[in-house]
Amino acid sequence: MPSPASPPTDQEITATFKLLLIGDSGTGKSSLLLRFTDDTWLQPDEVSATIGVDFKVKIVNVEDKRYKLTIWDTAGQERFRTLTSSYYRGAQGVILVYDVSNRQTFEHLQLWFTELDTYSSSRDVIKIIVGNKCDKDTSGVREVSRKDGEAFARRMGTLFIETSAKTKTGVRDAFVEVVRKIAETPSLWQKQQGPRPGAVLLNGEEEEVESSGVCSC
Ligand SMILES: Nc1nc2c(ncn2[C@@H]2O[C@H](COP(=O)(O)OP(=O)(O)OP(=O)(O)O)[C@@H](O)[C@H]2O)c(=O)[nH]1
Repeated sequence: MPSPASPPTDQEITATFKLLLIGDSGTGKSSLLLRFTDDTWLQPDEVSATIGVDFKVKIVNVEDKRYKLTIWDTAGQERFRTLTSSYYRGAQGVILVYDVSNRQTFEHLQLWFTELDTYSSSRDVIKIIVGNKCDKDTSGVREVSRKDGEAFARRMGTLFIETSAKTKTGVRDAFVEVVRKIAETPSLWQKQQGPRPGAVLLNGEEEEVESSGVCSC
C-alpha cells in the first residue's frame, strides 16, 4: 500500500507576502477576503462593519510556486482607524477597493493613495484597484464604468480588475495578479524572508486558510 503523502511544510513555501485591503467603508473589503479565503458569502444582514483590523492567512499556488499570504482587512470607517502606520508596515501588496455602484467610493481612492504614500514602507509596493460589486450591473445601479476604472488605474500605474464578492467574479484573479506581480519584484520581499520561530505545519490542501484573527489594539 502506498504510504500517505507527507504534509507539505513551510520549507516548501517560496515566500510569505503581506497584503492589505483598503478603501471606503461598505465597498466590500471583508466580503472579498471571505470569498477568497473561505469561498463564503454572507447575506447583507449577516455582515457587520470591521472594527480595527482583521486578518486571514491563505496558501496559494501561483505558477508552480507556493506562497503564504497574510491578508489584512481594515475598517473603512475613520473612527475605527487607529493603527494606520503599523498596518501598512512591511506590506508588499495593496488592494484598493471601490464600489462600482457608488461614485464617491471611487473618487475617494485618491485619498487612499495619499494615505498609502504616507505610510507605506516601500514606493514599489504592488497596487491593484478593484471595482467591486460588478454584479450590480444587471440591476442598473452602476455609477462607475469599467472604462473610468481602467483609465484611473492606468494614470496611477496600478493593476485593475472588476470583481463581485457575491458571484465570485474576478476575486481570485485580483489576489493572484498581485501575488504574481510581487513575485516578479524580488527587491520587495527577498530580504524579508526567512524561517519564523514557531512556524506551523500545513496540511495537504492545495490552498487552505491556515488561521485568522482580529486585532483591535
Ligand atoms: N451586491 C454586492 N454586494 C456586496 C458585494 N461585496 C460586498 N457587498 C455588500 O456590501 C456591504 C458591505 O460589505 P463589507 O464586506 O462589510 O464592506 P467593507 O468594505 O469590509 O466595510 P467596512 O468593514 O466598514 O470597511 C455588505 O452588505 C455586503 O453584503 C458584492 O460583490 N456585490
